[in-house]
Amino acid sequence: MSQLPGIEGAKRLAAYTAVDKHILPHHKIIGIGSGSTVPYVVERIMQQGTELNKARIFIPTGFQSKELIIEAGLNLGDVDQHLTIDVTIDGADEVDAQLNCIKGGGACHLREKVIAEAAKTFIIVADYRKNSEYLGKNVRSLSPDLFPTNNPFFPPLTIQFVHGVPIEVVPFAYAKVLQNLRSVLGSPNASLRMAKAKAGPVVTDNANFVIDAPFSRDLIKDPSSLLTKIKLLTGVVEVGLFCNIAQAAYFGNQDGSVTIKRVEGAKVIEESIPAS
Ligand SMILES: O=C(CO)[C@H](O)[C@H](O)COP(=O)(O)O
Repeated sequence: MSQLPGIEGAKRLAAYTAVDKHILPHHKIIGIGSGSTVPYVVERIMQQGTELNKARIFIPTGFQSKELIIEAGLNLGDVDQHLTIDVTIDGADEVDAQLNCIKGGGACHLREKVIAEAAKTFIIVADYRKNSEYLGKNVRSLSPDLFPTNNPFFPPLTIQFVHGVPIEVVPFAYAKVLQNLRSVLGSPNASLRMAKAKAGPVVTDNANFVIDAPFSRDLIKDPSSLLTKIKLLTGVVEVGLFCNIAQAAYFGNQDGSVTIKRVEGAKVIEESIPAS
């Protein structure tokens, strides 16, 4: 395999390793997730050859993965035709030591969760930045170059922020859900996700809005219970907390090795494939 530098190399490594281990010749119905790591999943599946792939049906988690499947010339299906999926592979924004995940960075988490739950095996692929001890630990850094200042008393800062839990809400109820997240569930900085190249909010593939709600370590330390509390807010469609769904996560590392966290019995074990 030719070298692909940096983060892209790490994503591809995770995706290729996961496909090689989990997309087997007898798998016929395959779920394809969303995000920037998933194209490498499709790339590796294509490398398994036309003969195997013509007998398969691929189920997308949103517009992006639908386009990926069509462009690759693979057979497109949907979960209402295929209630059971052999394997789904998807990306994640953060994965903890128990394989709980934050997803929804691409606002696709409703469909992603349906396709993940429909799968007999659900596998996460990500670069090393997503591998976390607990959810909400990973902060994203905004480079000082983005905030230049000429004032010598206030040198440019690296601004760090926690992205939070993505929550898909029906547009009609967004303000009420925001109020409840801030004042009842303890996320004072919960905010409506705004679009980058459009005035107004991000609109999901299901015509809903997305709220990003950061929670303190204390509030997110039991992600399943937080998930239940958020889901009970009227107007919430789905929460980007995926608890007890993934069987394994593959993280590509900078040094070319792959870290694997996988469920074995009642435990999650961690192992590593060294760089080749
Ligand atoms: O949940 C998702 C989209 O809703 C993505 O899978 C998640 O944001 C990871 O994306 P990437 O592979 O680009 O890091």
